[in-house]
Amino acid sequence: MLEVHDLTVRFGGITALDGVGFSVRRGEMVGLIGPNGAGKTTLFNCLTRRYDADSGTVTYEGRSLLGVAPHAIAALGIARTFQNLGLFPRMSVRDNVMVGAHHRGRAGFLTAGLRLPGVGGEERRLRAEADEVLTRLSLAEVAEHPAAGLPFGTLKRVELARALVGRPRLLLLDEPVNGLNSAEVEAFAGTLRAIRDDLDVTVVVVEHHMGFVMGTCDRVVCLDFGRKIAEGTPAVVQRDPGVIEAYLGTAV
Ligand SMILES: Nc1ncnc2c1ncn2[C@@H]1O[C@H](COP(=O)(O)OP(=O)(O)OP(=O)(O)O)[C@@H](O)[C@H]1O
Repeated sequence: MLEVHDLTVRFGGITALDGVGFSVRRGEMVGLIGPNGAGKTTLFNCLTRRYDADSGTVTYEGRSLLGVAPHAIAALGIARTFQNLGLFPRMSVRDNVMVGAHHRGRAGFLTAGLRLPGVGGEERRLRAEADEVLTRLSLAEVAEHPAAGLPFGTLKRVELARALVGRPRLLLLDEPVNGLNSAEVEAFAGTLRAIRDDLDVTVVVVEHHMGFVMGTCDRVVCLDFGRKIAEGTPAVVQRDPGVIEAYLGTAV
């Protein structure tokens, strides 16, 4: 589904990604780990076309991704969540989630704003889809609530709901369990596995929580200073001497 080959991204004198390559098969859940500054978020920003690559290729479902315009990424079935939540605080949970489906609506900004014919039906359809996702993520009760003021764990699920309502085939999650307590982490892991199986979504997840990564992912890729230093099953990666030295400190 996704093939990253020899990807390099530089910011002035910093090489954030240095010839990184790996591939992701359809239906897999792949963890991306590494110390702070290793290049994980930069990689996501390349995949979603926020950043341009200096060299290398990214192939998604057989097509080159690096020439695609950033606004066209969602329509290709790629969705992401953000490390520091990208929600609108005063909007309701449902409206925040509906934002994630905007690329699937036919009504443009002006048509929707002027409430021209056809907009009502489309909005009802997207709303029904948003409600389905909210129910799946146990968020139905807070659908009308503004995002502001909700517990952090709830907001993390809203962020996931917003990514899912676009019906992605590839889901990029940036530190989805950061800041959650251990019960919430476990619940999130279960939800994610169910989503992957039921909705046929391929997942790449950046996360520092090793219990979550090792218990949830099929395969793990470890970056350090922009380079891939290890790749394999969780069992192999967590025993890798380079990974232990660069990141884990001691074997987990
Ligand atoms: N827009 C940018 N401008 C300049 N440097 C950047 C930019 N984005 C990232 N970098 C640099 O690139 C390197 C990789 O950063 P990145 O955020 O990708 O790391 P990360 O692995 O996601 O770290 P963390 O785990 O802390 O989120 C860092 O040295 C960072 O300072």
